[in-house]
Amino acid sequence: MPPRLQVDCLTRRFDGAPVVDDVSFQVEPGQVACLLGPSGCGKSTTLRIIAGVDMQDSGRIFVDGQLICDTSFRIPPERRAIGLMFQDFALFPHLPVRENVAFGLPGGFKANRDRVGALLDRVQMTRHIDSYPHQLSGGEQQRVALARALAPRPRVLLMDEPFSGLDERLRDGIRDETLALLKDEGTAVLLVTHEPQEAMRMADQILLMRSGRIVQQGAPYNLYNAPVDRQAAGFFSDINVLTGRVQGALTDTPFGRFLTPGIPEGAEVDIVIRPQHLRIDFDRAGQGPAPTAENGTAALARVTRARYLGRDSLVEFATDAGAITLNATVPGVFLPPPGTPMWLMLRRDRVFVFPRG
Ligand SMILES: Nc1ncnc2c1ncn2[C@@H]1O[C@H](COP(=O)(O)OP(=O)(O)OP(=O)(O)O)[C@@H](O)[C@H]1O
Repeated sequence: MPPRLQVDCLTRRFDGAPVVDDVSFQVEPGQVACLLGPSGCGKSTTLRIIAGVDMQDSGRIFVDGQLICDTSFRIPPERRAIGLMFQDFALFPHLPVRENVAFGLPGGFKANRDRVGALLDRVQMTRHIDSYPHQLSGGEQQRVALARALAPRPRVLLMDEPFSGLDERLRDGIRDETLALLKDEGTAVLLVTHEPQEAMRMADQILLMRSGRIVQQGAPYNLYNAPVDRQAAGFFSDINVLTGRVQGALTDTPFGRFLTPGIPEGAEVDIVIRPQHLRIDFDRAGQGPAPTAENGTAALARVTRARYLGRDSLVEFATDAGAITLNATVPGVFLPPPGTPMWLMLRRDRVFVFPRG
């Protein structure tokens, strides 16, 4: 079986500069792939080319193995069986909900009562079937827009920041409901977002994009736990970075030595760890915990600031030796006063080592 959506070596240049640069990926039926990256990295342009409203300079797009677009052949957007749900998903203001949902279906609502009814039921909007868009809240409009996008049973659904207009408190619920419906429908979804949390929550597969290129793709777990470089690690959470130099395949730090396999002798490296993977221990008259294989060597540091963030506390430290600053998150309330000496360790299995780029 060919993939539902296959994108091969897509490139798009504006004024000679590549904005989408040799992008390739596949999405299977029922799978949600998230194109994730900072503003301006080329996500929306990629989506627009797949939708057929922009044209690539090179590369090919297939749906279920059928070529829908290369540089000489192009199926028009309305015949691609690709649904769209964009940021400014305007519903038609002069049509009631039922006609909005039925808009893409031959025969309108009258000929498609069952499909429209089932979708409105699924998005819990049945009681609003005769309402007009201006009578609905933002979240309700979003649900109708989703039903409308799915009504013609698109083989692929493209979503560009579909939740960004919604109230923060509404978002998680609507994301989860949307995900459940998309899975039931078996549509292949390509969702554009610049929010790592959204991608982690929604995606089966994340396509991490930077400056027009996909720098890493895989399951959320893999991107979080095995980032390809320092920037990729930093995209998903705050990070702490220690710097060092390779000597004999090892790099020395106040937290012990780290293996630096494959990095040339003498090269500078970044040793990266997320704040939740620091271990903290109290000072006992200048004595710290003994080194372990799991946590390496402890280094003495002093609290510079501690803040309570709701679920956990963020404690900022500066080491005595070398004046390295580090952030640690600790579950619950933990607010030691500034100046408190504490011993810090790095969970060895959570440390990433990258050549300095
Ligand atoms: N029609 C165009 N002409 C010239 N430059 C363009 C055009 N469309 C997009 N660009 C540029 O291409 C780059 C990528 O834009 P794109 O909208 O794809 O990024 P994005 O990752 O979706 O960003 P955002 O999250 O801010 O929407 C930007 O620098 C943008 O200014």
